[in-house]
Amino acid sequence: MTATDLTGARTPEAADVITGARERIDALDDRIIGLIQERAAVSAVIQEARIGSGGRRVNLSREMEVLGHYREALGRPGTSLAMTLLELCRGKI
Ligand SMILES: O=C(O)C(=O)C[C@]1(C(=O)O)C=C[C@@H](O)C=C1
Repeated sequence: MTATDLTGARTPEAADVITGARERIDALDDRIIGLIQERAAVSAVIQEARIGSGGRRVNLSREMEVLGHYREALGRPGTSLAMTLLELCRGKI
């Protein structure tokens, strides 16, 4: 398999650009995954404190704020992303 085959490019020059940019994307994805894991750990601290005090795991008014934050920054797909993040951080409701 050549770099051109692997990238879908039609020239070696374009294949080089794509290969380099894919390395950056893989590095960014690793950082994003690390941040999601960090977010989940912080979220767990909050949930444990609330449950330990007799409250509920979920706080819907706060979730509305989180959804709004992502929607304002990223538009409608931001809402879907935030919903997925919330599920990763507190499980399904
Ligand atoms: O901010 C809170 O109160 C949390 O529990 C954190 C968090 C979140 O991961 O953003 C998780 C569950 C709640 O339903 C709301 C938000």
